[in-house]
Amino acid sequence: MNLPHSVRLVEVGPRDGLQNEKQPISVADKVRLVDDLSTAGLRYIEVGSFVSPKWVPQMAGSAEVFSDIQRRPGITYAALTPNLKGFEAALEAKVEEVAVFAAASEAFSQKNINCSIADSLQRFVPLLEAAKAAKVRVRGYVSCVLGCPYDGDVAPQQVAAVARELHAMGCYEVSLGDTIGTGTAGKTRVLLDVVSRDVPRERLAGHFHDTYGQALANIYASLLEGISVFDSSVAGLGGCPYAKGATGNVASEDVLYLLQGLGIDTGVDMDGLIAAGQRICQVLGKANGSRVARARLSH
Ligand SMILES: CC(C)(COP(=O)([O-])OP(=O)([O-])OC[C@H]1O[C@@H](n2cnc3c(N)ncnc32)[C@H](O)[C@@H]1OP(=O)([O-])[O-])[C@@H](O)C(=O)NCCC(=O)NCCSC(=O)C[C@@](C)(O)CC(=O)[O-]
Repeated sequence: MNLPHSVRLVEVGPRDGLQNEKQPISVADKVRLVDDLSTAGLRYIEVGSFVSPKWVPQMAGSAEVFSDIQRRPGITYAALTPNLKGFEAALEAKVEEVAVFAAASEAFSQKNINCSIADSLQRFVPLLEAAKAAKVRVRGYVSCVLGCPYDGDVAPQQVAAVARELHAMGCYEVSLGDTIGTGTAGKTRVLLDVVSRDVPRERLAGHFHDTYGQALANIYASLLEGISVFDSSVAGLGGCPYAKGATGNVASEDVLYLLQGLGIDTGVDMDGLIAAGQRICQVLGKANGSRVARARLSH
């Protein structure tokens, strides 16, 4: 399998990263992060989510963030929406693209969105219809594709079934989330082999958390399997509120370094990305989770 010439990086730091922070983060700091990421050349930024503030308080100001960011042409600013209510709020905030999120394990679905997998998929149908009418593209997520914090092992066939449903109902792309980062390169290849029988590889994306330090290996395995879209989080921000102990997504800087080393184009500027990550880490008062950023900043 040839490696792709270019990869689309989906920057999820402002959403997947910041949703898990305990301390309050001001709208201004969130806006600054998104604007810094735009400046660094990211072409797809997940800015926030329109979910219940009781469930994820950190995302409560997403509408304000959307109204204050400097939107640049050619960049997609997206939001997570769990139901029609969230979608309508996103439309109101002039969000251009949304994502729905399901899980491959029943227990995680209950903990994360308070319903079964089947009910969640049913809930997405009217959302996708409304999105189609409003000409808003919808991305789909499947969580726990390589393991669940509650149910343990998850069969690739279970993942394929949920991914197939999301794709069939109109999600233009399905991002496969290793929510707890337990996946390995071997398991990733098996997963992609199975899921791609139902959803074409060019419609799949990889979303790897780095809890076990396997995310870059899993991305490389995915590249070999023909995947060319990867989600990542600047400075490795985040975790998952419903997956105890899960660390953040793989750091965007580390993914960029991997891709640059393979001669794969992303359009992203490393210095700008490192600056964006370091600034938000200073705001949060936490260490930078990117090894590449730490190494570069040390000299
Ligand atoms: C889905 C619900 C709403 C169900 O929550 P529920 O309690 O079952 O919902 P409900 O319909 O019974 O409503 C309860 C209350 O929430 C309100 N509500 C209802 N919907 C909304 C909305 N859209 N926005 C704002 N408020 C909303 C609704 O109006 C009501 O308010 P009240 O009458 O109590 O004042 C809830 O479980 C929820 O918001 N969950 C979000 C969980 C979440 O955001 N998780 C993190 C993102 S997923 C993730 O990180 C994984 C991913 C994508 O990164 C991939 C990976 O790594 O695996």
